[in-house]
Amino acid sequence: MTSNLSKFYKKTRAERLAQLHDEGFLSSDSLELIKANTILEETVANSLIENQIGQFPLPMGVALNFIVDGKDIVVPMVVEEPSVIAACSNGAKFMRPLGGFETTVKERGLIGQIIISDLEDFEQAKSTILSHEHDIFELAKEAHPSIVARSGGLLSIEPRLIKNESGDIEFLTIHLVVDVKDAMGANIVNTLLEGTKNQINEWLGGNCLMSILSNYNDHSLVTSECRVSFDDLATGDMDGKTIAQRIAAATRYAKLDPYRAATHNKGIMNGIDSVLIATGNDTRAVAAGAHAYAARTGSYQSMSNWTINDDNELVGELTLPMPVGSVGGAISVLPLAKINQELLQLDSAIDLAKAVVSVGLAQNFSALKALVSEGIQRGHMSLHAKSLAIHAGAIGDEIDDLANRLKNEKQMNSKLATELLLKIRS
Ligand SMILES: CC(C)(COP(=O)([O-])OP(=O)([O-])OC[C@H]1O[C@@H](n2cnc3c(N)ncnc32)[C@H](O)[C@@H]1OP(=O)([O-])[O-])[C@@H](O)C(=O)NCCC(=O)NCCSC(=O)C[C@@](C)(O)CC(=O)[O-]
Ligand SMILES: NC(=O)C1=CN([C@@H]2O[C@H](COP(=O)(O)OP(=O)(O)OC[C@H]3O[C@@H](n4cnc5c(N)ncnc54)[C@H](OP(=O)(O)O)[C@@H]3O)[C@@H](O)[C@H]2O)C=CC1
Repeated sequence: MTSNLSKFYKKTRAERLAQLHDEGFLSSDSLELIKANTILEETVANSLIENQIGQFPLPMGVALNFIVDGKDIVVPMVVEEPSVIAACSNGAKFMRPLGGFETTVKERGLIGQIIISDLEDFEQAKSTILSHEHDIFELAKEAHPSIVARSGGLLSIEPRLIKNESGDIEFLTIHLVVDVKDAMGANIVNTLLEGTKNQINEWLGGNCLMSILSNYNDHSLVTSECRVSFDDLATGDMDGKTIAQRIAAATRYAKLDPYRAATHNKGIMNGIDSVLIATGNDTRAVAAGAHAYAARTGSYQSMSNWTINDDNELVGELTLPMPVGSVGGAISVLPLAKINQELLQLDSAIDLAKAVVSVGLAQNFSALKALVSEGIQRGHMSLHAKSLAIHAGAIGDEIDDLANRLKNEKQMNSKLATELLLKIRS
C-alpha cells in the first residue's frame, strides 16, 4: 500500500478509483458507492478540484421566517448538524413581530496587500506611494480592465508601516482596496496586485516579499440588527425580561472569556457556513475574516452584541466582514448554488451578504435563548436523536421509532440506542 501515486492527477476518475481499489485503500462496496453518488457533471467536478474521485452529498434544507430589510426570504442551508436549521428558523420567528432584520452596508471593498521590505527610509517610501496615487490607479485599470468595465476596480490606496517585535519599522505594506462588484473577488484582487506590484516596487527600490488578498476584510463590513419584545421572550417559568437580561449577560461574558467566545461564535458560524456552502461561497475566507474581526481589539471576543433598550426590547447586532459573491469562483458552476440563489431571490452579492449576517444573528439568538433558559440539550438532542438512531443501524421506519424512544430516556448515547434498536427488532 503506498500513497505515492505519481501522476494520479493525470488519470481519469475511473482510473483513479481503480488504482485506489487495487492499492487496497478502497473496498469494492465503497468503490461502488462513490461511483453511484454523482450530481455534478464529470467535467465540472474535475475542473473544480484536483484528484477528483467522487462527490460528497450533504443534506440541504431551508430556514424560514426571515424578514431582511422588509423582504421575506427563504434561506437555503447545507449542513450536517441537527438543530441548526430549526434554531435558525426559530430565531427568525422571534424577530418577525418587530420587523425582522435591518441591515447596513457602508462600503464593499476587498483589500489586497503588497508587502515591501528592505527600504532605507520608510516614511519617504510612504510619501512616494502617495505621490504616485494617480499612476497606481492607471496601473490598476490596465491590470484588470474587465472589472473597470463593470464599474468596479481600485477604490483607494492605503500605505501602512509595519513594525517588528522590537518596535522597528520593517515593512511598508500597501493596501489596494478594490470594488469587486458581485464577485467574492480574491482572484480579481490577486490579478490586480500582480499587475501593479513590480512597478510599485521599482518606484520604491525595495524588495517585494509578496502580494495577496487580505481575508481580514474590514472594508466589507455588514451589520444586521433586530429586536424582540420582552413579551415575546417569556419561556417556561422565566419571564421575558429575565431571559433578555440573561442573553445580554451571556454576550457580555463572551466578551470577557475567549473560551466562551469561541463557542458563542461557533454558534454564529453554524448558520453562516451553512448558507455559504449552499451558495457555493468560500467558507474558509469568511471564517478567517470573521474570527480576525472578532479579535480586532487584541483579545478574541463575541462577534455579536445583545443589549436591552428603553422600550422593553432585546436588541441584537452582528457586524462582520462578509465578502461573499453571487458570481465567479465555484458559484457560477455549481448548479445547486444557482438554484439556491433563486430561492434567496438575490439581486446582488450585497443581498446575499445581508442575508448571511442576519442568519448568523438568528442562530446566535436561538442558541443563547436555549442556553440561558432550559439549556441546549432538549432542543438540540431531540433533533440529534435521529442521527444517533441511524448511527446505531436503524433504517426506514425504525429511525423515527428509535429517535422517539431515545427522546423519552434521561440520557442518549449509542449504547442505549443499540439496545433500544434490538428491542424494536425483537
Ligand atoms: C430546537 C429548537 C428550535 C426547538 O425549539 P422549540 O421551542 O421546541 O420549538 P417550537 O416547537 O416552539 O417551534 C418554534 C419554531 O422553531 C422551528 N422549529 C422547531 N422545531 C423544528 C424542527 N424540528 N424542524 C424545523 N424547524 C423547527 C420552527 O420554525 C418553529 O416554528 P413553527 O414551524 O412551529 O411555526 C430550540 O430549542 C432551539 O432553537 N435550540 C437551539 C439549538 C441550537 O442552537 N443548535 C445549534 C447546535 S448547538 C451548537 O453547535 C452551538 C452552541 C449552542 O454551542 C453555540 C453557543 O454555545 O452559543
Ligand atoms: N485568500 C482567499 O480567500 C483566496 C480565495 N480564492 C478563491 O477565489 C475565488 C473567488 O475569486 P473571484 O475573483 O471572485 O472569482 P473569479 O476568478 O471567478 O472572478 C470573478 C469573475 O466573475 C465575472 N463576473 C461576471 N459578472 C460579474 C459581476 N457582476 N461582478 C463581478 N464579476 C463578475 C468576472 O468576469 P470578467 O472577468 O468578465 O469581469 C470575473 O471573471 C473563490 O473560489 C475563492 O475560493 C483564491 C485565492 C485566495
